[in-house]
Amino acid sequence: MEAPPDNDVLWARSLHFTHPDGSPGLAGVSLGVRQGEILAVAGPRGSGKTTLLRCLSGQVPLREGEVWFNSAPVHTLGPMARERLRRDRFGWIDPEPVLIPELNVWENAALPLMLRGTGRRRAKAAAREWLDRLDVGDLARRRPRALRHAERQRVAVARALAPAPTVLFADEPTAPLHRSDRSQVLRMLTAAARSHGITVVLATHDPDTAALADRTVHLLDGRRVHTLQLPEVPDTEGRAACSLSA
Ligand SMILES: Nc1ncnc2c1ncn2[C@@H]1O[C@H](COP(=O)(O)OP(=O)(O)OP(=O)(O)O)[C@@H](O)[C@H]1O
Repeated sequence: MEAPPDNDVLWARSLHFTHPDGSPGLAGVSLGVRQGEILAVAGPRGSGKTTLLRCLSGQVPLREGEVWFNSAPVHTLGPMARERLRRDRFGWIDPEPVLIPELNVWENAALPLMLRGTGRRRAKAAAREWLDRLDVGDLARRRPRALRHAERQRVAVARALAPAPTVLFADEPTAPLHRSDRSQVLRMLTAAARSHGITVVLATHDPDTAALADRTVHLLDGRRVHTLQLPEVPDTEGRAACSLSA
């Protein structure tokens, strides 16, 4: 088994994944993510972005391929060890806010910290700090059902950032937000990641979102594809080229 490069916090080789019903998920994806990097995983709907994030974060067992975290193999870990790794080192943001209805907002945001063993008082302070940064601090005592959809997603982002995970997996994290909120939350997320040295793997089909990342890998039909950056051409030349090919 060949070990990954030292400066990659996450490294995957030849990931293949088939869903339980036989649907193809990934067909041989390899990539490395450097410490502190914000990596966008871009591609159209159904291209395998969520599946890739789930494989990289140890949510699903791999049948073929390797995933390494900080030079230690993840693909050979059993379910309990993968769960511990996810709890202690990884954060996750879903496209839809999934909060615990019985807990209030700050308890939801503090939960991952408390599951790691942080005391209630410190966890609450950290949660409230992130809720404030995401402009939902004044809702801290409300139950999720009393919040708007976009507010619940801000709470989910605060919850993911509060424990300062080593790697944050964000699957279309701003999908439920209004367009005007989207860039503010994304900038907040990327700035927080940079200032805390959090590595981010960000699935998106939105080029504006991908533009905030340090690097983008593109998926199509469960495979990595390379996109060509065409050189900028003056508008008139572009139009001429278009009309020539028409
Ligand atoms: N639980 C599942 N069972 C069966 N097939 C699935 C399952 N989840 C995803 N798929 C299929 O796997 C392929 C990749 O899906 P995936 O959700 O990873 O893509 P995606 O790029 O994240 O798409 P989206 O942008 O819509 O979330 C698709 O063909 C999808 O229909």
